[in-house]
Amino acid sequence: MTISRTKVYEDIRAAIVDAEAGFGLGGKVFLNADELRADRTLRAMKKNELQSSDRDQPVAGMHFFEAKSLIETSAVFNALKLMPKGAILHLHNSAAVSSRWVIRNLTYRQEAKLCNVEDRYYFTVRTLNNCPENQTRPIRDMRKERQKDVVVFDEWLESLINMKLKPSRAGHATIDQLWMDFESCFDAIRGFLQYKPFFEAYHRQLLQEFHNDNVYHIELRTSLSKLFDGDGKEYGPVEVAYILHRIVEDFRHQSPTFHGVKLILSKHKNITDKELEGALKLYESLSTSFPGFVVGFDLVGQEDMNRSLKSFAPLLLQPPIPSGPPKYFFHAGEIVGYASEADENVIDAVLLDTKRIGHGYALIKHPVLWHAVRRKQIVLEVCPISNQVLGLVRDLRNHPAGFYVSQNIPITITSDDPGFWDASGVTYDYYYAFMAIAPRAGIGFLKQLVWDSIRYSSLSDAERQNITKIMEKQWALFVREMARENRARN
Ligand SMILES: O=c1[nH]cnc2c1ncn2[C@@H]1O[C@H](CO)[C@@H](O)[C@H]1O
Repeated sequence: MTISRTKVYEDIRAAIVDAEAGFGLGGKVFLNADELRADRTLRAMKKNELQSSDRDQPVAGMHFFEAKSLIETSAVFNALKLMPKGAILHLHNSAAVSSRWVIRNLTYRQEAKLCNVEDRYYFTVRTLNNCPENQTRPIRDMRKERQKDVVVFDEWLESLINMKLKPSRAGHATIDQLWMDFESCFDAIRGFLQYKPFFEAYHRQLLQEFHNDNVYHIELRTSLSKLFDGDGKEYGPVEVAYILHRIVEDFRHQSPTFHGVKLILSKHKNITDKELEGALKLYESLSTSFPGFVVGFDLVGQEDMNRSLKSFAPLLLQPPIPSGPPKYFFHAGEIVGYASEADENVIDAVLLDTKRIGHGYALIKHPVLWHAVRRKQIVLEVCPISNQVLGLVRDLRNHPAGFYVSQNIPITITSDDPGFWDASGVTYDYYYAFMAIAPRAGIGFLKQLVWDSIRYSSLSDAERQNITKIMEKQWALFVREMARENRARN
């Protein structure tokens, strides 16, 4: 008997497709009967959306600014919104809340002012050296003068803290130009977030937006810069951590399924050695005052414009604090180049024993390292929309996380600074992960992501048990809902 060459070809081909699906992230996850049914629903929705023929490319291949309203009508997006998403492990507090909320709420409060220095504008509530009296006006007064076009005025205000509304979005901005706009958003909002009543309202909203998006635990990067209140009283970093702690506890009281927040103290990479020393000492005192709440340390900012991790290595290896180095959660490899010392930040992050890598976009260019990352189970905090808005990749189907998923390198999906690009929560990022980064994956991939987000968090054993109980219940509800839809469709 002769076996046809075509048959052999087809059998081997099918075996390869199967092996690839099994090898990638989530490929070996056990699925129960309900999950298998939910998997069929999700795959059918996915196929339908990836193949819809009335556009020349699927929404998943479009830039978020153009895709957002289309994503919102997607069945997959609405399913992912319902899905309990476990923990968010990479989020900067001052860019986490939707810009729309900031405009509609904070700028309508009577203390809200706008300061104009040369051609830059800053939100504030008080006049300062850099915002003198004659250049600072109550926003209420400005709005009154624009009574006829308040909508346009508010949109202009929003453009100060929203990348979508910046001129740089119009065309061919370079990464440096995008970062200049991005940093200008942080500069613009800073004055609001230094004022205690605004800071508190903002962080309550932060928890609300993520809780509404079915997120149960947040690890928040924050500088814990000092605050002041209406009487001019100042609050230092330890007091600010206490204020945050109280807000979180109040929120948990009111929303018992929400598990909580941990803080990663983050300083900008433009600091001096002396300032880093101070920051590490501050970390030590915070982690002593708030064990289990302030859990790690990071350095942030555009990598190729600022100091490299290597330049800080001596201090980071042997910090001047008795308890030894903090737990590090370094940003590294959020970069497209291959030329500067900063391109090697991923090497330094691993050598400095980072627990996770913020982004790790450039890890794909370090073949020795990604083996080490997988072996040491250092998770990559992947922020798809952030990488797109900040110019690393235009079409997220080309995001290197596709490679990490195929190689079973652990990743977690997270949203970085959603408030500054017209997003909220993390579901939009999950949409791109599911549709653009892992187009062949089903519910096994999602299940792996969700449970890995807990696994790679800084939760203690007791906290893990607690959140696992909550998550198992919510996951089962989600799966049942998806399985029911499957019956409805058949
Ligand atoms: O994705 C990011 N990569 C690196 N740095 C970031 C990112 N998002 C925000 N920041 C940094 O955080 C500071 C405010 O805390 C910002 O100034 C910005 O430099």
